[in-house]
Amino acid sequence: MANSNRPNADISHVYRGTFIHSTQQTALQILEDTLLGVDTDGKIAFIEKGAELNQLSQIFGFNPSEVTQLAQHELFMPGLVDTHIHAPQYCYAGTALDMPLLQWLNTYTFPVESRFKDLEFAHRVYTQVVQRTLRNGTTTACYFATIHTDASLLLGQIANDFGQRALVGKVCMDRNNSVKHYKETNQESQEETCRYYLMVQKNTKTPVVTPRFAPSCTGALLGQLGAIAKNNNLHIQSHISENVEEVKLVKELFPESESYTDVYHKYNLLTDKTVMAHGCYLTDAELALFRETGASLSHCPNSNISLCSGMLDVRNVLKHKVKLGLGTDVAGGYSASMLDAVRRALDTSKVLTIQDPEYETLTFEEVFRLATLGGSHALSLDDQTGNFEVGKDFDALRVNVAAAGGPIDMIQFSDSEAQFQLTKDLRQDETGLNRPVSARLKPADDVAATQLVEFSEAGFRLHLHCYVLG
Ligand SMILES: O=c1[nH]c(=O)c2nc[nH]c2[nH]1
Ligand SMILES: [Zn+2]
Repeated sequence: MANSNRPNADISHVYRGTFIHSTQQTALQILEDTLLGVDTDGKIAFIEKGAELNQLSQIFGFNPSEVTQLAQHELFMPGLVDTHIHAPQYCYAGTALDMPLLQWLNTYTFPVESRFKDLEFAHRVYTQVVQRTLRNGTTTACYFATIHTDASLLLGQIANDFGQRALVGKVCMDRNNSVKHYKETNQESQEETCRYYLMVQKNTKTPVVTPRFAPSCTGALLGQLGAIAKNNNLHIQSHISENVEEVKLVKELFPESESYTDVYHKYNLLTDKTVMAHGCYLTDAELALFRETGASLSHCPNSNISLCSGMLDVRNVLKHKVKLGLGTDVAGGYSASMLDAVRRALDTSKVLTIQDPEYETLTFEEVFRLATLGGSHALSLDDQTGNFEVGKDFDALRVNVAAAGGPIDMIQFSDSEAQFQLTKDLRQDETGLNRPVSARLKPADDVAATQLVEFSEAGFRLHLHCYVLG
């Protein structure tokens, strides 16, 4: 039995069944017939083999008859972590994807975001985006709001009320000439950022310093935001190197900087609590700077393709040991589902392999890790969530892959049919086609990947469990 268990914990729930999650060493670990105990603070007190039931019940003082047994087709996985999503843009998700980034921002995004001054409108949209992302299995989300402080506070409040772990940023931008009323002065931006983070911290929540991106901020504002973040040890989020035209614009606006990354670095905006979205055009030297500073990247493949921005070479990011999570980037990305982000990340990786057959395609296990543990690292929340380690919050999705009306058909094979299938994929002794899908996730093949990424789309019964927030 692992000695990391916490025998003094008061146990409130014990679950028995299949758990799947990622660790640093293993992209996808499947733990069958496993017992997981949750303490009264919602933290994982133990995770052990089912055979240890009697011993565990004595150590932790629970009654074995009170253990919740998962059904045959159920499993637990960690809650999904969306490392980059624009809450106000949810109101036009799935539309307006006919322009590249800079024109898209000026034509659609800024006019829409300017409407969030209206708190009633903000309340409606923010309630919907939080409910939708939770239904899609996102238990942790790192949100951009708008420049409006009170509406940004409202978003945090709504997420909290629904039980979603939310990092929310009030957007800062003192440079924008396309929509005149959607801009702050330098002083407003600074003062409102301070008001915002103090209010959020008063509620023991996590504020995020959020310069929109270098082109919409003066150097002076970037410097002030860097100082606010540094002096108060705050999270930071922004965008970087998403599209070629944007990279060129940054060179023109900040001619004294060596690179786009250098702009943020110079203003103290690259720290181990920074997450930057996109990064499609970062050079190896820039990735090295990310690694050095501990800053992370959010890979937003749907948005990258939908706005024809570019394709992130995830393999190269991982090679540079830069922390990396996945983001939906609604509404540049048209889907608010992290399972969609998983699919698009795999698609992008396969396109890179089509372009260069030597390119090592990401496996679905690796992408699963990016959507869970990777995201929690990227947001510096890996001490709280991301996988089923003792001491972390029990932040989990209870998935029933055989729920009536769901998108997966459970096909039963006879022995001879199973034999045929098994011979084809050469994993006879592991595949066990007559076993539950949760057990069949073991082989690393695309059939299993499809099942894994399909299971919680609309129609599936998906319980969100115990995303205990501080
Ligand atoms: O995809 C994006 N969405 C945005 O809202 C944005 N703002 C700056 N850069 C951006 N990229
Ligand atoms: Zn974005």
